[in-house]
Amino acid sequence: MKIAIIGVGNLGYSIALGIVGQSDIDVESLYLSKRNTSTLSLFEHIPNVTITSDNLEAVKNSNVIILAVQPGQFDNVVESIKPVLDPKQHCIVSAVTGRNIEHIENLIGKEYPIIRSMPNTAISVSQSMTCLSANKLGQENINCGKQIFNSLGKTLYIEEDLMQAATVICASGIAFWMRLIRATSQGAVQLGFDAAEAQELAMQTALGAASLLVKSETSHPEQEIDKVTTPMGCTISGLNEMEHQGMSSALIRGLVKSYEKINEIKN
Ligand SMILES: NC(=O)C1=CN([C@@H]2O[C@H](COP(=O)(O)OP(=O)(O)OC[C@H]3O[C@@H](n4cnc5c(N)ncnc54)[C@H](O)[C@@H]3O)[C@@H](O)[C@H]2O)C=CC1
Ligand SMILES: O=C(O)[C@@H]1CCC=N1
Repeated sequence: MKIAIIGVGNLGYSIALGIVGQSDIDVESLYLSKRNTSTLSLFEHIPNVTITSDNLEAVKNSNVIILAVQPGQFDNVVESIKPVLDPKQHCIVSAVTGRNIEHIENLIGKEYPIIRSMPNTAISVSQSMTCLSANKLGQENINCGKQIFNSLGKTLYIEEDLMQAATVICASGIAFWMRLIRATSQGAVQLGFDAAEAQELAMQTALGAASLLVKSETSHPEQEIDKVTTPMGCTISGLNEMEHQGMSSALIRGLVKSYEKINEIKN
């Protein structure tokens, strides 16, 4: 696979880290293209990685083009690479929020496989939850996207009209979970642990909770909660207080607010 990442900011950088750190797919070459390449020094001496500020060079030498620029930069970037795009050579994988497949087809034509992807920054450690949708040719070539993203976490193929919701739950979700972990650390410090210990306890407990659900596929969160809540014990006291304070409600309302905001971004 010859991959180009166009736009190597927060997300593009995370994807690049994930790709160079995995061994499941054979990456013949990886082009990293952004305007100011000084932030990419980490990748300088990695075999098969080329750092460039020339998008056209990156596109010409690759067959999977991952677009990871901001929505406002997207149209100009796509227009600028269009002269070197070739439907026989290129599969387009966009990770850009709010630019749907129809919009991309209107820019470059329908003859390209186009895969819309929504990864998250945990792709840098091969733990992304990536949602995918595609046009007709993209569906026929979906393996090009699945191969990359399955090697860097999990994928779920979705109808495109769920992409905004997937962005909130999975991409923004990293920030939401980070804040829950941070709040747990703050509580642990108040209860006597130093900051480093507090974070370790919070991180590993969050990982343990998620792993319980991932590894026992029939399990529901409430079944696991039932196993922890001793009658009249400390867990149920804490949990009920959190719910009296609106924990689940705050989270759900935050997700809905985030969804309302993302829908303000015009395609
Ligand atoms: N940050 C995140 O966690 C996620 C972001 N996304 C989406 O990914 C896209 C990128 O987001 P971020 O990485 O956060 O933004 P960012 O602003 O950190 O990165 C954008 C990158 O594109 C580069 N760029 C701008 N114009 C360019 C051009 N003409 N040629 C080449 N590179 C150019 C910029 O220098 C920058 O490095 C956005 O559309 C965002 O909605 C999607 C999922 C998660
Ligand atoms: O916050 C945002 O709007 C973007 C989309 C998902 C992650 N970052």
